[in-house]
Amino acid sequence: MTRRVTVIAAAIDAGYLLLFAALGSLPMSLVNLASLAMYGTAWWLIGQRRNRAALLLIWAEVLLHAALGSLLLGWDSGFHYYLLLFIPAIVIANTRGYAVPLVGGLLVYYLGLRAVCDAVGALQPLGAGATRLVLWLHVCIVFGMFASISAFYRRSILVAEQRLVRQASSDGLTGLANRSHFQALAATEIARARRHGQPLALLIADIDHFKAVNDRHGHGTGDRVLVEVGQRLKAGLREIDALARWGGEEFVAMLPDCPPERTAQVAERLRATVATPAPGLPPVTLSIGTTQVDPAEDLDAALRRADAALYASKAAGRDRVSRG
Ligand SMILES: Nc1nc2c(ncn2[C@@H]2O[C@H](COP(=O)(O)OP(=O)(O)OP(=O)(O)O)[C@@H](O)[C@H]2O)c(=O)[nH]1
Repeated sequence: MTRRVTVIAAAIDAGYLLLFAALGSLPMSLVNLASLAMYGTAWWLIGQRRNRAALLLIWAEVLLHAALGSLLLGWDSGFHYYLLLFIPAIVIANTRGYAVPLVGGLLVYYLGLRAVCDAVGALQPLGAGATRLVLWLHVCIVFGMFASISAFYRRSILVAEQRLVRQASSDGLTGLANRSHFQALAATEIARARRHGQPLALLIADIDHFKAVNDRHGHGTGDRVLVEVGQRLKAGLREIDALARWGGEEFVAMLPDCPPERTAQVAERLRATVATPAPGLPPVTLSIGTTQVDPAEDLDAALRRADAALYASKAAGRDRVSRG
């Protein structure tokens, strides 16, 4: 982002350099030449990962350019408008509590510049028409810059918002839905199944002897196994199925429009896919409990039945599917 700012600012300054050369203002041409050099240096500094130094240089450029432009061509040339661009940058981006003193300092600088301009007048004035042209150009550019700054911050807020929503509804390790998000999805599916009279299946899967995986191969490998199992379960289900990490080494899935015989097939397929060893990971198996959700019951009641079926799979020797 900062690098793009240096390029855009340098392009604007190059345009002004040509304009002031055409208007015959040598001092302002030199000011723009110096600005180009500063933006070039800032661009180079960013390439060296010295972002802080680059940012300070950009600040210095804007402060100096606004001051020199106002002093040479007069306050009415509108160079001071660029100083206002600092306000959103300071207030929104400043995270260390320096916003108030920085905006205060900027205000003092702005009013001080105005006072000096009033006292000394334009040192190298252009004609009235040329000054108005410069003013209008400044106003147009500052409008454009405010619009892009606002768009940039709006985008940043949207991205942060989406990240928060994702974090609140998904499991940090596997990326699957978390328990509370699943509960919300399940409630919707149960209501839908009730309305349309469609069969709805619930499935609970638990990795067998997962404690032994952690103990033998370490927690990191255990985590990778959880991710792999999550991915395989997801790949084995349809888009419309809801899958979540229920907690620890346990996963749940809700399968809309899924009659009992199909539920058994899907569960068996999931069991088989997890039982196929993954390269570089210890082999694991899944015990699964399934049940059909009665439209008149809630998720907890169905979960209790699926859990009892899972327990039956564990008790019968694991790596199998039981129906509850
Ligand atoms: N690596 C890893 N381990 C986890 C995580 N969450 C839970 N566990 C482990 O999962 C293990 C679950 O162990 P148990 O409840 O005894 O179950 P199990 O060893 O799978 O035995 P059975 O379920 O009876 O087959 C515990 O050792 C937990 O520490 C996690 O996020 N990462």
